[in-house]
Amino acid sequence: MRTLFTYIMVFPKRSAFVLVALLLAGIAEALSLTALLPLLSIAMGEAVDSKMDKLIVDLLRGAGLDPTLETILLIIVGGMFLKGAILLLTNQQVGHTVAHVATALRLDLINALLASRWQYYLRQPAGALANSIATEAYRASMGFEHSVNVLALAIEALVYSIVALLISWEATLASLVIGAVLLVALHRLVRSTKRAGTKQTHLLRHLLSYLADVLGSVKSLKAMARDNVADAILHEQTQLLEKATRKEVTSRAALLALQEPILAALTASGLYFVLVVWQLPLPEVMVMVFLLTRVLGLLNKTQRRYQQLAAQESAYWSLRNAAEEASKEAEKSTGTLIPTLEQGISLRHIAFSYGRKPIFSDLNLDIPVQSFTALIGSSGAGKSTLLDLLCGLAEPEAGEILIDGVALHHIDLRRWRRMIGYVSQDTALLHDTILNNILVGDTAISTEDAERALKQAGAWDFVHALPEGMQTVVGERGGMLSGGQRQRIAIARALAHQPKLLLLDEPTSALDPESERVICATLKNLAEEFTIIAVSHQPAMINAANRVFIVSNGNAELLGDAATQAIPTESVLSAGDPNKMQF
Ligand SMILES: Nc1ncnc2c1ncn2[C@@H]1O[C@H](COP(=O)(O)OP(=O)(O)OP(=O)(O)O)[C@@H](O)[C@H]1O
Repeated sequence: MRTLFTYIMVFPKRSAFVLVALLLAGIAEALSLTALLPLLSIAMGEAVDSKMDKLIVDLLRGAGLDPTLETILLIIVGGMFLKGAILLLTNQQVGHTVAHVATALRLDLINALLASRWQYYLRQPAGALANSIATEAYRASMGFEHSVNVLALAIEALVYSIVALLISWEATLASLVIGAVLLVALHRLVRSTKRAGTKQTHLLRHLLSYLADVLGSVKSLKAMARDNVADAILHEQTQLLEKATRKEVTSRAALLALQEPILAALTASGLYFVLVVWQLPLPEVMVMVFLLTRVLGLLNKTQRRYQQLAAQESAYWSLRNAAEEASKEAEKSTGTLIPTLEQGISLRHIAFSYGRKPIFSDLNLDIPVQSFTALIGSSGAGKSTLLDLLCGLAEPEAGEILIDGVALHHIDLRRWRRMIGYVSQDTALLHDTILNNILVGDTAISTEDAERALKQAGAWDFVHALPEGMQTVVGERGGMLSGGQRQRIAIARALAHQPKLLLLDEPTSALDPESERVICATLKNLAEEFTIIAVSHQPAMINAANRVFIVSNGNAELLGDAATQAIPTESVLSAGDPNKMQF
């Protein structure tokens, strides 16, 4: 019930429209059926004597119509057409609303996740997210459809009950009491469906998180003939999922199977009472039996829909909880100042740790504009973390990051990030065209910007030589391009929005010496225009840079500045423990 009302609170306008339409549909149908009563009386040549007969005849006369057989037949048919038209509109609205609900839930989660703190985002399994967006959003939107139907059927049942009450309140009340007993008795099956649905939601989330991980490393597992381990675990989870699905199906089938015979028994006993015990006239009994079987039938249908809602509702809550949790972890940007990068960046007494693991204790660093800084250091020293601090993805516990002398926490973070071009350690291109890989949906970037960026990144020659140029599809994760080409497309993507600062996390680590040489030369050229900070273990990159810092023991030490002294490549190469250095 909570889910049903929550849906209505979350989507009030659409729910209200659908409910009003359904109510009209119910009334239209009820009116056309009550017209059966005088119809039968007239058809059997009996006098119009019941209250309902009189009411309908008076209403017709009031509207200037004669209660003839033809008029009544026309009213019945007209009512049915009206109901059909209203139902068409209603179903259309439900269909649109279901699609809207799924989209709204998906967007809520995606937006909340994208706006969350980076450290929180990192903890979210990609498979669970894919599951939420695909499976849970679909199931949750179906839950909305079931909710509206539960309400619609309940309203219809109510309309029929009111009409039946006007004909015989004793028989109607007796039937409603029996109906209520039936609903309560079969509620166990609804509860069991709900449990099975919750289990499915949990298992699907787990299974898809695991599956995404396995698929990500399937090549190495296959190469070592260890994919059967993944197989075994996936097998166990799919078995559990199958069990939960079977339970849900069984409870649904049981509800359907038990409702029908019980309804038949109730109808038979009702008939016996009205015909034999109360001895009501046959035409009234016929209409009443029809109405009461409809009321009980509608109650049964309501319960079946409610059972379907119970099976899906956990998906809605899972999705909503994930979005709410992500919203609570939203990134806080308190700064409002518009950033500039005319002088440089300074880090002062920065302290940072991941939980209890200290990374920086007293980090001090100066980066002038239009310089090419290389950050080196042993694996795990904190080089990538330093880049995260610079773009505000990680927040220092102490100290300050100054951009042209202004503390980063006073600066509008989004505007600052728009000044950054970032190339990550593990560039995965989208399975799309080169152009779309550069634009990535940013409407502020034009095709001309993309072309300029490709030229700046030294990628234009090879892109231009391709038969389809920028419209060439790069394949899954950019697999149809060489490593060096992929990396240059990634650099072009980072340059497309005309940043001032380029942050590169090991951009040449996966490249052959020739591709690396080309990229280093490109970066050296770019450094005349941009400020570049590159994390690298590669000697070629260190040679291309004009300043080199070694990150170790929670600090960064300047090893060489080409502007004032030669960079001692030998000492760079031997700095730190050579076993830990990855040159
Ligand atoms: N999100 C995180 N949560 C907890 N610990 C983390 C997180 N990210 C990194 N670390 C840890 O912080 C340390 C520094 O990581 P970082 O990625 O900055 O190192 P790095 O110098 O770039 O290493 P590499 O050269 O291997 O890429 C590592 O020990 C790493 O395990």
